[in-house]
Amino acid sequence: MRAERPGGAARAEPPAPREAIIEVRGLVNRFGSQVVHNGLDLDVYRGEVLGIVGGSGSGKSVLMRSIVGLNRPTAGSIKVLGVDVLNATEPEIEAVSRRWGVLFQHAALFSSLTVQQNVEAPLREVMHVVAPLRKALARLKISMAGLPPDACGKYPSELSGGMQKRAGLARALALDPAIVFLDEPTAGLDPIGADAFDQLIRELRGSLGLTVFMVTHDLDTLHAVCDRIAVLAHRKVIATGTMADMLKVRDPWVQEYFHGPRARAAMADG
Ligand SMILES: Nc1ncnc2c1ncn2[C@@H]1O[C@H](COP(=O)(O)OP(=O)(O)OP(=O)(O)O)[C@@H](O)[C@H]1O
Repeated sequence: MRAERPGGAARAEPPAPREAIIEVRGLVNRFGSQVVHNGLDLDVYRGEVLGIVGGSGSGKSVLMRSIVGLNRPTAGSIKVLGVDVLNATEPEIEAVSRRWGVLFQHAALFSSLTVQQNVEAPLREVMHVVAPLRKALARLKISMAGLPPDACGKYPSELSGGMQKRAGLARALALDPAIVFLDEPTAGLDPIGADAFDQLIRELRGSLGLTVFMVTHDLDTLHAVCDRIAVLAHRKVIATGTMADMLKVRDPWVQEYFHGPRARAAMADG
C-alpha cells in the first residue's frame, strides 16, 4: 500500500516490523564435558524461510530438537509463538506443539502404517478427528505434498527417498501448522528431486504462509528457498542474513562455505 504525500507524490510506507515467532536466548547445551551451544541467540520471523547452516557437529540438530522439545537444554530460554516452552505447563506445551510440524531427516514414518495412516496419526491422536474427516484431511495433505493418490495405500518401504520425504512433509502439515521444522529435507535426493522439493517448500510457504526453520547443507536449497540464513559456529549463531550478506562475513568457515566452488555454482544457477 502507498500513501499520498501532500504534494501528490507516492511514498512507500515503512516496512512492517518483523514479528519473531521463535526467540532463543542464551541457549546452552552441554553433553558431559562437550559444550555444543554456549549463549546462543536466534530469532525466527513470521513467514520467513530460515536456513540453518554450520559444520558437522556444530549443533544444528540439537538446536532444532531443543526448540521442539526433544532435547532439554542446560540453560537459556526458548519462546515459540509467545510460549516459554522450557517453563510452560503440560497443557501449554501440548497446545503450542500442535502449531508446528516436524520433518525429520529420514522422514521417521511409521514403517508398519501406510502413508495415509501415517498422516492420519496426528489427526487421530492429537486432535481426535472423526474417521471420515480424518481420511479426507489426510488425502488433502498427501496431495499438497505432491504425492499421487495411489501413494496413500503404500507403505514407506515401497516409496522412493523423495516420496518418503513428501509423505513426512504431509504428516508435518497434518495439523495445519504455523511453523514447519525441516531437518536436511533434500539430503539423499538426486538434484532433480531436490529441486522439486525446494519448489514445493516455496509453494507451500507462499500458499499457506508457513514459517520454515530448515537445517540444511544444501547450497542450492539455501539459494533457491531461504530468505535468511543463520550460521552456527563456535557454539553460537555467528551470523544471520541473506545469501548476499553471507558473502561479507569474515569468519573463515563462512568464507570457505559461501565462497567455495559449490557456492559459486549455486549462485550461478540461481
Ligand atoms: N543426546 C546427545 N547426547 C550426547 N551428545 C549429543 C547428543 N545429541 C547431540 N550430541 C552431540 O552434539 C553435537 C552436535 O550434534 P548435532 O547433531 O546437533 O550436529 P549437527 O550440526 O546437526 O551435525 P551434522 O551436520 O553432522 O548433522 C555432536 O557432537 C553430537 O555428538
